[in-house]
Amino acid sequence: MKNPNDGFVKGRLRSIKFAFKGMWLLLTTEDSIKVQFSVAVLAIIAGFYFHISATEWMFQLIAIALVLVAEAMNTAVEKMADFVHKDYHQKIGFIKDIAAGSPGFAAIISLIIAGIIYIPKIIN
Ligand SMILES: Nc1ncnc2c1ncn2[C@@H]1O[C@H](COP(=O)(O)OP(=O)(O)OP(=O)(O)O)[C@@H](O)[C@H]1O
Repeated sequence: MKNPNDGFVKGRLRSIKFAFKGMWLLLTTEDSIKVQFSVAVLAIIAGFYFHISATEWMFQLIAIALVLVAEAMNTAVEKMADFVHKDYHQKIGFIKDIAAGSPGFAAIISLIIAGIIYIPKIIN
């Protein structure tokens, strides 16, 4: 929560601290993020192994960020939905399904990017 006594710099530093706390919480408590992060590490190892170009690195890193960001936002929506309404409700189901669509899109696009980068290298 924002502290009204914080100046601009102190306020920004607090926000950075919360951002790191959020990343740590995601990586240590959320199985879906742990899986996506492990896949990202494997992709980075593959990038070094296949000596991908600077452009390919940029696309790979953007794809990794896209998946992690979408998964994190989906997790936040799930937590919010569970907090607002713990019991079964059709609307909560709809909201969660919609939120789950975002990492779905990100994963499909990232798989296509991975295919474009690695399939020709594997074939050769
Ligand atoms: N309270 C609810 N009411 C109705 N449907 C729900 C409810 N909670 C979950 N669902 C349905 O179950 C699906 C999975 O929800 P859940 O919260 O378990 O997410 P998950 O993807 O399994 O979680 P995680 O990302 O942690 O693996 C939702 O997309 C929704 O269709």
